[in-house]
Amino acid sequence: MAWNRRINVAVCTVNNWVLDFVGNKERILKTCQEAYENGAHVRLGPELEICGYGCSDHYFELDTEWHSWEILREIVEESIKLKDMLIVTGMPVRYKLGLYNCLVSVANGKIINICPKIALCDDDIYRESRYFISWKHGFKIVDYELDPSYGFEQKTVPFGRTIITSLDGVSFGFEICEELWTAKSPSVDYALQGVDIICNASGSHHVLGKSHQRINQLVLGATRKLGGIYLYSNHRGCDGDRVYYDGMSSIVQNGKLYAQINQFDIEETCVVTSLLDLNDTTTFRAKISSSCQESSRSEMLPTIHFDAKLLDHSPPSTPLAKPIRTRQRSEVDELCHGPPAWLWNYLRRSKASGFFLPLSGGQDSTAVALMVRLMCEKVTQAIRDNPDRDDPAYYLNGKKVGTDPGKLCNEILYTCYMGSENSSQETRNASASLADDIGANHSSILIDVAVRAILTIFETSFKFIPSFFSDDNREIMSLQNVQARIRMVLAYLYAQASLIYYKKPGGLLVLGTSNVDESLVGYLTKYDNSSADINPIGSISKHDLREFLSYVNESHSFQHLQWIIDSIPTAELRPLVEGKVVQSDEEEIGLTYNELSVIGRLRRPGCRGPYGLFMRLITCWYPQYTYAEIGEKVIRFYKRYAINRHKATISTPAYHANAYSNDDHRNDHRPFLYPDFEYQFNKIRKSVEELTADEKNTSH
Ligand SMILES: Nc1ncnc2c1ncn2[C@@H]1O[C@H](COP(=O)(O)OP(=O)(O)OC[C@H]2O[C@@H]([n+]3cccc(C(=O)O)c3)[C@H](O)[C@@H]2O)[C@@H](O)[C@H]1O
Ligand SMILES: Nc1ncnc2c1ncn2[C@@H]1O[C@H](COP(=O)(O)OP(=O)(O)OP(=O)(O)O)[C@@H](O)[C@H]1O
Ligand SMILES: NC(=O)CC[C@H](N)C(=O)O
Repeated sequence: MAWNRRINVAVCTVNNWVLDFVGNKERILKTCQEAYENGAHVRLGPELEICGYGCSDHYFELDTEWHSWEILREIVEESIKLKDMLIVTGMPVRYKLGLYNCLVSVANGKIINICPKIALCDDDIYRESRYFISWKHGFKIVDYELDPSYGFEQKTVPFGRTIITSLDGVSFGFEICEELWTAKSPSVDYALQGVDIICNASGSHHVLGKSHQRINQLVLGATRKLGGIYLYSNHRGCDGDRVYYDGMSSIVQNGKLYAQINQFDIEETCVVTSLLDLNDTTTFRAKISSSCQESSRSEMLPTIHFDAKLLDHSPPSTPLAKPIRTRQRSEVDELCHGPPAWLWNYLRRSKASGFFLPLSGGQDSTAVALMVRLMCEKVTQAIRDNPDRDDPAYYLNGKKVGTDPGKLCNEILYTCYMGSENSSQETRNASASLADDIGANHSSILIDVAVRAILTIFETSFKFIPSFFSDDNREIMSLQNVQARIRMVLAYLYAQASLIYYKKPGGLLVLGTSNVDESLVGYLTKYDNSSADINPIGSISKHDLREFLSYVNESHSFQHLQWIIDSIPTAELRPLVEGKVVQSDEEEIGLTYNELSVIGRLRRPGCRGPYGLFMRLITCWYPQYTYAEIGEKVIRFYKRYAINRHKATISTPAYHANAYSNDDHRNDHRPFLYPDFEYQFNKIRKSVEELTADEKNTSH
């Protein structure tokens, strides 16, 4: 072994966007160039970066393949200028009948290898096997004939799983995202064969707390046991969907972290490099004699040699990279960064001029307003931190953003208190005060005239006006729902036309404010303010939102926030009694929000139906509640859920932050017309009787 086996490696994060072929190419080439200028000889990008990860059913269109090949050809051409740099990129490739999710390695104007994914991801919001075939031939390679019409100089490329080795003896193996998460990761086979560097290209979205597993257990864990350099590259941004890819591309060797890209930064591209010594891997591995024995037994893998010299030849005294600590945020801190980063991404790419938010002074709309404020802080902070950098993420509709978060908030956030005769002075004040604190552009209106006008139209047909004092609950409900729906009509009017008054171009995106818990039990009016353009809190429970509010309150001195945190959630849709609010969400639902949060998690991801939920809840809530009370709560929840599931089919697209999200469109696939669950409920009732009888017997 020569003393000099140092190599400079780079991973990057690109904010790529589905089907934005030109933008994606520019971001890929920009990171290649930056890596090269920083002395790197390997540049790894994220999964399917050429077409964007989340193309979904666009993978059925041949156009997606054609354009990916066209862009790949341009990358191959550019690679001639980046002499002796291995570029690893991702795109879909069709072989025989099926489409494969592939990594493509390129160096010095040649495609070295096309590596198809073995373990597809179908969990959570992923549906990879809907579009892709998994490679079932293990470590085998075949000749892939390139379509001559794309103009590559070579005629064929090795397609399949292999080791690739440079002229100066640096060997590489590949893992594609889920292959790191699956039971039998290919990196084990590669490591046992002594492969120097594993490249993992990933499309991994943010879910609260997931980054801990990803970086600490998996990426670091992969090399803690078997040694080697592990390069991990992930997307950043919304990619055109409800999910947010949270970057964190990392460079790891022998269980230690050497470089990591920040999880929620906003820039379009980011590159980090590290100079590492491959001999450290040899020593690390040699010290684990059981692995050396295992290596001798392990399967030989095919190897392809490619024409590039990758080792570093800077002076021997050049310092190597030093290990760093992982930057791990708490879940509540992630809430302060993920949804705000997603909002900025979405706003810029939608080309809208800002947001419109009906701000009630309640906890939900306050949480949304704060997320916009945190977004403004994030963007202006990035600009302050990087005065010499010019990044497309620092611009909104062609104009560079300033460095004052309050000013930015005032330019882009329009809040409105839409009071009625049922609104309290307290929420009106809280709404105005919060808007003032965060710098939003606030107005306050009354909606009673519109409510009366609509009821008068109804009266012309049916000769009566519904009353809150009727014995018929339909009258009471219709009076509540008409208020909520008028707010929605007004929100869209204000979003569309209010910037005309301010002599500003464009329109505003309407922000939705419903949380998972109220959505699960349908405690919202269908097509009211819950029907908005996007919703940053739609996959978050009230419990988690309250933690978020308290967390923000600790770091910001907002005058009314504590009052809002302490307030009792109310829809303020029923008449006040002696000027006071008498309606309470929790009383009307019959469950507290904390109880709903527990139940929501047990429903999903816990996968408990009514009886399973009851049997699990008694292990948590008994004896605080009796068996009968727990049974009642489960039945109440599932009754409301079954009646109202149809509302989830029209819920506003929401930032996907949790596995407990009830998003009917992409995440929580369930029917929306349910039977009455009588069979399940009777089982619960029977168990309650038996358990209560047992309880009495044992206490005698
Ligand atoms: N299986 C099914 N499939 C499809 N649609 C179905 C359906 N069952 C009923 N529907 C339809 O759903 C509609 C009834 O739903 P909807 O109009 O929402 O009315 P509804 O669910 O009856 O009432 C709204 C609930 O939300 C509460 N609320 C109201 C307003 C605001 C807030 C708040 O938190 O701010 C809360 C209110 O106290 C009440 O409990 C009707 O049009 C009905 O025909
Ligand atoms: N008086 C109001 N002015 C403006 N918007 C309102 C008003 N009342 C309700 N809304 C809108 O309807 C949404 C639903 O009301 P809801 O009562 O569920 O939420 P909230 O008031 O924000 O929070 P909480 O549920 O904690 O009271 C609000 O988030 C808000 O966007
Ligand atoms: N694209 C993928 O294969 C995703 C895999 C993995 N389960 C993740 O969430 O990161």
